[in-house]
Amino acid sequence: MEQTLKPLLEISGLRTSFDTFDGKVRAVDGVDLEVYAGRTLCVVGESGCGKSVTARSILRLVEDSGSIDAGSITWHGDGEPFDILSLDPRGKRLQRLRGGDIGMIFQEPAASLLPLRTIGAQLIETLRIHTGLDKRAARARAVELLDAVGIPDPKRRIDAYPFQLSGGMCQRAMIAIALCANPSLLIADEPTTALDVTTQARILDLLRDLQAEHRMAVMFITHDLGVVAELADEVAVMYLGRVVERAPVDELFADPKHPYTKALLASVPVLGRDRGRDLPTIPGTVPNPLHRPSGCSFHPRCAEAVAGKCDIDAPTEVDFGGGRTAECVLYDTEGARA
Ligand SMILES: Nc1ncnc2c1ncn2[C@@H]1O[C@H](COP(=O)(O)OP(=O)(O)OP(=O)(O)O)[C@@H](O)[C@H]1O
Repeated sequence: MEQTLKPLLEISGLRTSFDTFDGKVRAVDGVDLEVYAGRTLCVVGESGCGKSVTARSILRLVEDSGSIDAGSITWHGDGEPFDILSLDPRGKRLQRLRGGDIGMIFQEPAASLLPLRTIGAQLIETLRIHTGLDKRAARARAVELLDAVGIPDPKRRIDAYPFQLSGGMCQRAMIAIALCANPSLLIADEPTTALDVTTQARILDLLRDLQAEHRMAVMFITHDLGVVAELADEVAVMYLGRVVERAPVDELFADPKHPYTKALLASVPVLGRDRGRDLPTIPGTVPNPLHRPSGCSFHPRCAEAVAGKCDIDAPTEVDFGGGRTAECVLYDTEGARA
């Protein structure tokens, strides 16, 4: 990892919670992350670990029942760095950040495409807000963008409604909208999960090409370790609202430190090795954040848990150097197995 570089986005001690009938759900519980220009950070973990809430917190898009309780999210784009959390929620700067400096794509195009407006109308409106182009120029640019994301016959498709396009095409249209203001950072929350593998591979190729062209930073949220291996420069593994391991991608796969990362990697088939073999799965499920286990919250599912230690001691971050950290009580502060 380029440790000496200044990050583009720096999340520190982020806590986001939701008020529910059963109590306060601490969905994100002290997350630290950095994203660098031109690089891809993959955030990985099972369902419910807090990946999406972390992403939505960056753009202050948490639901009304949610609140960002602590931490800072520093944006180091052009100009003076500032804490996104200190921006006026209805102010111009936050508006410029959303869809301008930071583009976002979601798992479901329906989450960001309006069903009753054509793809072109949505693209042109976003272009006009963020780039100041007039209507004619924005339409010409919209056609170019649809072409760039691989939508065939863009001059005709620009007037299509989302329901007239396939899932993959809608996903591409959403990427075009997210990229139209040339964002410095693209946040992609499981953008290919709902697609077939061929379309998924095409979209990933497209993102890689666009990233190389624009030196854009990408924060890619997924539970698919195959996608991580293909796309990531750095990886953050999340469990129950916390980042439990961070590492450059090759090192994470070659030498995972946290037992949770080891278990995730063990559950992925390896071509040639695992034919006809039952793959291990991680026992149990991610606990409800309302009922957090004592000590290390992974200990009830951990193959390496030590009774009297992991169920009691809350882990703190161990720094292994070279951009590698893990939160596990089985290591001492020097990174050696305790
Ligand atoms: N609006 C909400 N109200 C109450 N709890 C919520 C809300 N949104 C998320 N949560 C809870 O916050 C936790 C983290 O959710 P989040 O969606 O970030 O997980 P995730 O890792 O992105 O999972 P997935 O891969 O399924 O999207 C979960 O326990 C979830 O139930």
